[in-house]
Amino acid sequence: MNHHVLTLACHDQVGIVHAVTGYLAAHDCNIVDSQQFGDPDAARFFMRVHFTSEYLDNTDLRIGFEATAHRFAMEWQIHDTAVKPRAMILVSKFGHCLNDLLYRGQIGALPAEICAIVSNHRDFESLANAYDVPFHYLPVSPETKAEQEKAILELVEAEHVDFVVLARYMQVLSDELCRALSGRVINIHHSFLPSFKGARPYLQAYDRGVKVIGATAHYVTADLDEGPIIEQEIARVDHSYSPARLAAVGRDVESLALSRAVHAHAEHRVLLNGSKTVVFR
Ligand SMILES: Nc1nc2c(c(=O)[nH]1)N[C@@H](CN(C=O)c1ccc(C(=O)N[C@@H](CCC(=O)O)C(=O)O)cc1)CN2
Repeated sequence: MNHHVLTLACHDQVGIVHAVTGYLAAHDCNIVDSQQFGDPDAARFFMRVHFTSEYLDNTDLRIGFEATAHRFAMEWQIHDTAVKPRAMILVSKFGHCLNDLLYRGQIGALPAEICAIVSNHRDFESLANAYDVPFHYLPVSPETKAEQEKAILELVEAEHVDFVVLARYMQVLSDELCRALSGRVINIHHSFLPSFKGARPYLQAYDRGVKVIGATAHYVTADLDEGPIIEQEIARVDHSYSPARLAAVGRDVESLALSRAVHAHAEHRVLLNGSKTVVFR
């Protein structure tokens, strides 16, 4: 019995669910879980269906679904859940999110395969080796940025990477790279966006005297820290927290927000809705 996940988005109208479930029933597919959402402001409809198919493989299902998708002008995909998406992780000098994802991957708690680690520093080469994940040292400076980003894209192609995770990668990706990987790059920003954008958010939080700090996992766009939010996490703090202690609490919050976002993305639970997301839990 093969398990598949259908995701779709289209203009909201009568009959979408009926058409989708009718197609699945007509092809002897059994629905395991189905979630949908109609956005009244965008007049857009979003759906995720987890189903089993005894007779048809993923290719047959996709070919068969074409006509229904065309009728509603859907953006859609049917994923075979036996195929784990391949993730490439980029990191700079802070390794807590990388370490968390590697451990979750090792114990089978991450529905993705970490196929490569890229860094502009060598700090986590030994950690990558310990987890037997290929490590790629790609230093960067303002002068070599275009060349370095070309090497990143070539690695994405060569390793058949499905999505990229910026696990505290402290370089701003160019517009070109963002366009080339649109909807496929997840970043962890170490603040509760939209508060404290840019670099040094914990110092900003300390100076502001906040009582709650947070972290935000979002898709990367050319506009720094403005991408569609996937997941956020928070922790309570108080006046006694130094900037260093805020950063220490922040490491746990960042790791949790990022791992949840990666998990949801890898299970095809996150659909883009303009500058926002729909996340089916
Ligand atoms: N195109 C985008 N690229 C990146 C984003 C993004 O939202 N869009 N997020 C960052 C991560 N980040 C905050 O979450 C961040 C990283 C780096 C900087 C920054 O100012 N970097 C300096 C260099 C710093 C250094 O060399 O240590 C710079 O690039 O000039 C701000 C925010 C990841 N990329």
